[in-house]
Amino acid sequence: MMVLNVKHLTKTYPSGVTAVDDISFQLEAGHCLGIVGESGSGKSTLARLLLALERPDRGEVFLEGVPLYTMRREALRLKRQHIQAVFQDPHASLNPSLTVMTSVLEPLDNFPHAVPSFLKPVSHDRRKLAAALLHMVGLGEDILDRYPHQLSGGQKQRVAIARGISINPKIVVCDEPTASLDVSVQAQVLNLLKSLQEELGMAYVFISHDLAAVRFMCDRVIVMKAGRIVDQCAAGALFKSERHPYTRQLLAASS
Ligand SMILES: Nc1ncnc2c1ncn2[C@@H]1O[C@H](COP(=O)(O)OP(=O)(O)OP(=O)(O)O)[C@@H](O)[C@H]1O
Repeated sequence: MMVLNVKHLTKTYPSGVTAVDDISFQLEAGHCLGIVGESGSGKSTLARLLLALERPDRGEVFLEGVPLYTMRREALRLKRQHIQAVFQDPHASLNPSLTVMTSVLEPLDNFPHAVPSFLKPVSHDRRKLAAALLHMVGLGEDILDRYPHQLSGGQKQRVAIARGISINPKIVVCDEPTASLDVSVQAQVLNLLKSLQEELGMAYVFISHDLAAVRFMCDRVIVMKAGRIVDQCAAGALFKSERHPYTRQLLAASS
């Protein structure tokens, strides 16, 4: 089943830069689509469009067949629960004045009917619910009452991931999810994202500079340059010599 169908997405900023220029692709349930490209190629703008944090000038995103941008506000709010995000900087995406427990439970507080089956046994108890989510991302309940500044970068990103999966979304948009982490922690977070995907069957849009991470995580890859798709292939074919010259340039820059 197709969970995401992106058609002719185009976004020009008031500065005149067309950050996303006629982008179309599809994403199947449970699959991982990589988006790569140099800095400024439009990856983050595309992520924000998919999350309906920004509106395109042209084009549409169909989430399970339903057009995202033409939905009414309340319908959009309900549909939004199926697409969650994990951003590059977990410190910026976690509210510094909220405890881990409050942050992790935020989506469930907004969508109380979206408690996934794996959390049903503990859904009557907020503390147990938050602890179960932390457990899924390899964290102990000892951090439930801590604030973001009391956590390591890796722990913060795990908390952000726990929040992202808490309502069992169909799609998670991961925008450079390991870029702000120590190299030693990056592989652990990638392994976590991959095993959660296998366990929960979510589809990922995985945006990264790290082409080895993309090959590890993804089924297919789209290569963006100046807002356009210039190459696309199976993730395993990314490192093959017959790729588009721009893709080869990215490979050379990242090795
Ligand atoms: N809010 C904004 N207002 C105006 N221009 C913007 C805005 N956000 C991004 N841009 C411009 O749009 C283009 C694409 O930026 P975007 O951040 O989407 O690229 P990116 O591929 O994610 O880059 P990076 O890898 O550095 O995060 C760039 O030229 C950028 O300067």
